[in-house]
Amino acid sequence: MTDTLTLRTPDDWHLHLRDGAMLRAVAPETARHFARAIIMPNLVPPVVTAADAAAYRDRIMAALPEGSQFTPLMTLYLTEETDPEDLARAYASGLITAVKLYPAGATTNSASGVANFDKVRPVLEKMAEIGCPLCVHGEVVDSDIDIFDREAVFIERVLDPIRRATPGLRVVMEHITTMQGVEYAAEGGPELGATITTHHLVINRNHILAGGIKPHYYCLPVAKREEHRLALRRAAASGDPTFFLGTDSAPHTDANKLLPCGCAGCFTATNTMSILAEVFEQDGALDRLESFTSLNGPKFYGLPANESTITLTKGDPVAYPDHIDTGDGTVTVFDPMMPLHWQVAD
Ligand SMILES: NC(=O)N[C@@H](CC(=O)O)C(=O)O
Ligand SMILES: [Zn+2]
Ligand SMILES: [Zn+2]
Repeated sequence: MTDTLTLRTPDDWHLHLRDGAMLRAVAPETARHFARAIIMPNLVPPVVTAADAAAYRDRIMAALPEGSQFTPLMTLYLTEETDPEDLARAYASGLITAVKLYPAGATTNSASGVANFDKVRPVLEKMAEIGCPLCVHGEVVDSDIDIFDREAVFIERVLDPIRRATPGLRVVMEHITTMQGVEYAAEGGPELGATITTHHLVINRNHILAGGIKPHYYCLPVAKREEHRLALRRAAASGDPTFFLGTDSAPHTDANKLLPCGCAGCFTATNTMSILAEVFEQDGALDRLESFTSLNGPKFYGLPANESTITLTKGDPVAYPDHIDTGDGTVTVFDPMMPLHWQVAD
């Protein structure tokens, strides 16, 4: 007996496509199963202006396979110099869907991010006025705060004060990794959403550090204790519209991952839907997979859910590549350390 599961085509509300040869290699991996994705702007140099976003969107469209229906939803990288009027025009024209806040130094290519939050006050006020969502990498960067506490401390010291000072600002807590993140998001009302990645549903910090260091499981925010992973699993499977999929699929070449100071990021675009179906089935929540991957995100962003569908079928363990080749070098595909039985039918 084959089990089948038909869902509205999923969207990815947090995705890194990079640029150049890497973009050309990874864009088809997402476009195969996803209709839309929020495209992260942390290129070098970052996507700061409307003109940058328009040019990047063109490069993404050119990298898609012939006939692809995939739509990139563009974002701007918030800096202390961001011009509120440029942003407002880009949002009104439909060129951008959101703006991304990186605390300076928090993660990959975040050097141009925000150090002094007072400097972006006028931009945040403009965003609240026009309804443009702010996607937030929620970690403090203080060297005296333990890396495993940086998300919880950010919520208290930065996120909550920003939200209180900016009524009406719509915020997405990106890639939450803690029970504090789950709780804060769940209580935040309709103006607050949260993305959860595929890999944070699978790994805890032991997978990175026990029995030898595993660079391919290192990402930011870093995976936390098991109790936090379980809180994320419950949130993802709850059907609560606050929570939706943002894979944070973040390709780095193996050469850049396997270094004394290796890059942060897990590449999950290739096998995300198989992993999620396995995880939701384990949690007895297959009937809520569609909410997480295909309904809650569009609802938060005020976009229609996709009309098209995908069908997953269950059978013998699925074969998927352990890496993809790019013009820049190989990229390892996230290994969920368990057989996957669901695959997206062609
Ligand atoms: N998640 C990661 O570990 N890395 C992301 C950056 C980010 O999303 O913070 C990247 O761009 O590589
Ligand atoms: Zn991030
Ligand atoms: Zn990311």
